[in-house]
Amino acid sequence: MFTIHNLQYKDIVSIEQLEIKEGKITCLFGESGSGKSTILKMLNNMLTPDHGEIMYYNKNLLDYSPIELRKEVVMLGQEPIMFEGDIRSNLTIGLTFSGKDIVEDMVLEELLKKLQLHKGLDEDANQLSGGEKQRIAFGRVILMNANVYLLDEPTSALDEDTEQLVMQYFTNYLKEEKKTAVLVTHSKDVAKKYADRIVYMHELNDKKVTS
Ligand SMILES: Nc1ncnc2c1ncn2[C@@H]1O[C@H](COP(=O)(O)OP(=O)(O)OP(=O)(O)O)[C@@H](O)[C@H]1O
Repeated sequence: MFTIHNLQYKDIVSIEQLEIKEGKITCLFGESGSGKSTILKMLNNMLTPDHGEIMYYNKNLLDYSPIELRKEVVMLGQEPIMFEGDIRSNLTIGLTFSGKDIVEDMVLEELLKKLQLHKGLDEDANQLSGGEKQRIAFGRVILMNANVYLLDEPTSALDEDTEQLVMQYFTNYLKEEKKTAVLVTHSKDVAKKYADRIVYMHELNDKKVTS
């Protein structure tokens, strides 16, 4: 699905060859500052490599319209962004921005349950705790029904039990719908449990990873 070839970004990321397979969960694992978020941003066309290329379905990523690309390759950044307003509008704002149909309250309520959030849709999103905001931002991205999910530590603020339940739900969804995900995590447990493949950053930058 994504094929990376001879990629260089500053002195941060250097990848000789890497393929990210469709329908699989690929986990980027490695120390802080090793370039994981930088790779996610390049896969979403938010950053452009200095050298080399990223192909998406055999076409250079740079040849896609960023707006169209980001409808099917969605990104969840490390910091959950909350907009003014209630939980409902914070969940559906991605759909609004991208011109997709808004979903019914019943669907949103079901999603909140799956995310272990026992909150009402009318509640103020800015009053939520850090871990709750993180799950709203995660839910917002899940609702996009995208082809590819780029997730930067989506459960870092959650306690272990909640993290497991949320990841279990999300990875089941990915498998059932045959979606693709690239997941950055600092949790060895999450990587081992949910990834189809773990890419270790030190090996990647040492150019030992080839496929
Ligand atoms: N646009 C940029 N220009 C210069 N340096 C940058 C840029 N973006 C990131 N960096 C640096 O590149 C390195 C890798 O950053 P990145 O955020 O990709 O790491 P990471 O592996 O995701 O880290 P963490 O696990 O802490 O989130 C860091 O040292 C960061 O300061």
